[in-house]
Amino acid sequence: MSANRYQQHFTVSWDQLHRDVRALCHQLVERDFKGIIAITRGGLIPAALIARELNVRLIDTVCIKSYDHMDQGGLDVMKGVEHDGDGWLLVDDLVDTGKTARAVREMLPKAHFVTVYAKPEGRPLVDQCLTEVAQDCWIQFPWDMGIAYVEPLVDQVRGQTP
Ligand SMILES: O=P(O)(O)OC[C@H]1O[C@H](OP(=O)(O)OP(=O)(O)O)[C@H](O)[C@@H]1O
Ligand code: HPA
Ligand SMILES: [Mg+2]
Repeated sequence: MSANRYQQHFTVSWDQLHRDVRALCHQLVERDFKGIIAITRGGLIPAALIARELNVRLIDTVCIKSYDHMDQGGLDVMKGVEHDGDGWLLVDDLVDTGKTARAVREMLPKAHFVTVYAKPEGRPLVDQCLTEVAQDCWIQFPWDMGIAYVEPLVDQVRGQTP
């Protein structure tokens, strides 16, 4: 599948991401987890922030790749985990089509699975998420962006005078 299916953008700043992850933690704070499993790479930063809020020190990874930027390819699982996830918190940044989530759920059927963001096709596969966005919306994460100079509006609209 290709980038054409995304008609909108939802840009998430570092600050927004931090606030969203902390809000998600409010839904998790009463539970005890043996540890956290981050789905790399997107799940790593939310997992680190959640670990800090819930005071969890034991962190493992499932290493899996599905997208090359906006283009979805086959699933490539580079590292799994040798248990069924019972008592563990499983974390990813988002669920989109649910392809990644479905594969990880099969590996870790007993884990409590959370994402910060979710699109409708993938939402049923996670136990909890914070924010739902439209299926045709590309979520632009802060680690994929940089701060750049923006030309003043008057110059953008009228062009530079010689
Ligand atoms: O629900 P899906 O359609 O499967 O898409 C969601 C997955 O895609 C992204 O990972 P990606 O494969 O791009 O790798 P990355 O986390 O290393 O960026 C994202 O971090 C999720 O893991
Ligand atoms: O909307 C998205 N944003 C970033 N990475 C992704 N991987 C699948 N969907 C997305
Ligand atoms: Mg990912």
